[in-house]
Amino acid sequence: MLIPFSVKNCFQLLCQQKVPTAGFRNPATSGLILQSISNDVYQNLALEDWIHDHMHVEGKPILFLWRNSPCVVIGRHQNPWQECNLPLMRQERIKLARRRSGGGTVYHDMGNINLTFFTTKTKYDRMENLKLIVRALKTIQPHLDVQPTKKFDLLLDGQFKISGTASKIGRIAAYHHCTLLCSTDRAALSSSLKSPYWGIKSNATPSIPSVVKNLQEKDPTLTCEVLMDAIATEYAAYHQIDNHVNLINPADETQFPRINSTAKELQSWEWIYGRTPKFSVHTTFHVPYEQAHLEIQVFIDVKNGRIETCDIKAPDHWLPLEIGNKLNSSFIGSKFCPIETTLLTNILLRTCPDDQHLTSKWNILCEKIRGIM
Ligand SMILES: Nc1ncnc2c1ncn2[C@@H]1O[C@H](COP(=O)(O)OC(=O)CCCC[C@@H]2CCSS2)[C@@H](O)[C@H]1O
Repeated sequence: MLIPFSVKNCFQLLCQQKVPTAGFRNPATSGLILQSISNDVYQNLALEDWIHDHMHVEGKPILFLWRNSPCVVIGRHQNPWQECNLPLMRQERIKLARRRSGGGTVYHDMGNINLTFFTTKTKYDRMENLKLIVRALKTIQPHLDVQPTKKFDLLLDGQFKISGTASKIGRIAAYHHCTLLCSTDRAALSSSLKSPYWGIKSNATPSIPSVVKNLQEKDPTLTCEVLMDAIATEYAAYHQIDNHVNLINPADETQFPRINSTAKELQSWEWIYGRTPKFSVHTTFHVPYEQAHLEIQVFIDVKNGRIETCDIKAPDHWLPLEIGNKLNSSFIGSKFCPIETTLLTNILLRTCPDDQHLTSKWNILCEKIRGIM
C-alpha cells in the first residue's frame, strides 16, 4: 500500500512547509532536507527504499544526508567475492551491504558523506546534482578544483576521485545517490576493496578502481559537518526553501511504517550474498605431502550464493576417492560460506573412518576450501 507523504503518518510535519507568500510555486515542488541520525547502513538503505516507494507523482524533491559506520557497499549486480576482502572485513567487523542501485563497490565510514537526491523520474538529473555539490564546495573553499566527469564521479585536482555515483530509476520516482570523501580511512578503503580470491569467473558488474583522496587532506577545515552544512544550504537556495535540516530516525516505524522489515531484508544473507550473479571458481591448492607438495584442483559453480556443482580433484592416494565424492556431493545446495562449510564438514567427518592421518588431511583441505569463501 502506498502511503502518500502528506497524510497522517511520517512526514506530516516535514511536508507542511510554507510556500513564500508572493510565490507561484506549488508546495509539492519545493523541497525537503533530511539527515539520518543512524549510522547503520542497512537502516539508511532501507530509508532510501522507503522514500523511493512512497514518493508520488507530485513528490517534492528530497535531499537525504547520511553517514555509516565502516562498511562496504556493493552494487546490485556485483559479486562480493570478486570485489572485496571478505576475510579481512569479517575480522575487522566491516559490514557488507548490497544496494538496490547498480554500479561499483565503495567503502564507507564516518568520514564519508552519502547524499541521496530524490526526484520524480522526469526531474532526475545527476549532472545538476553534482554541480550543486561543486557550488557548495566552492562557497567554502573558492580555490578548490573539483570537476564532474562523464561517468558522474567528482575529481579533485583533475585526478583524485572524491565522489562516486549510482542511481535507481523507478516508474514514478528516481534517486541519484553519491558519496563524498571527507576524512575516510584510506588504508581501510583500499584493503577492504582488494579481493584475495582468484579464479572466479562471472558476468557480474566489475567496479572501476580509481585513486581516491579525502577533501580534508586538501583543506583541513573541510570537516563532514562543514560540508553537509554547505550542501544543505546550497540545496535550499537552489530549491528556494528553508535550509532547515530535518533529523530523522530510519528505525522509527511510526514515521516510516514497516521500514524495519526492509532493513532486515537488506541485512539478510539471501540479499547480500544470495543475489550474486551466477559464478564459477576454478582454483588450485597445494597441500603438504611427504616433504613436498601435492596439487588439488577445485571447480565450483555457485548460483544464488549456493554451491550448484562441486568437483574437488585430489589424488587418490592422498584422499580416498569415496571420501572425496562424499565431500563433493555434500556441498551441493549449501551456502558458499565458511561458517556453513565448517558445520557441514564437521558433520561429515564424523561419518568417516576414525583415522588420525585422514582427519588431519581433511582439516587441511577444509581450511583451504573455507579460504576461498
Ligand atoms: N566512498 C568512496 N567514494 C568515492 N570513491 C570510492 C569510495 N570508496 C571507494 N572508492 C573508489 O571507487 C571505486 C569504485 O568506483 P565505481 O565507479 O566502480 O563505483 C562507484 O563509484 C559506485 C558509487 C556508489 C555510490 C553509492 C552512494 C550511496 S550507497 S553507495 C573503488 O574501487 C575505489 O577506487
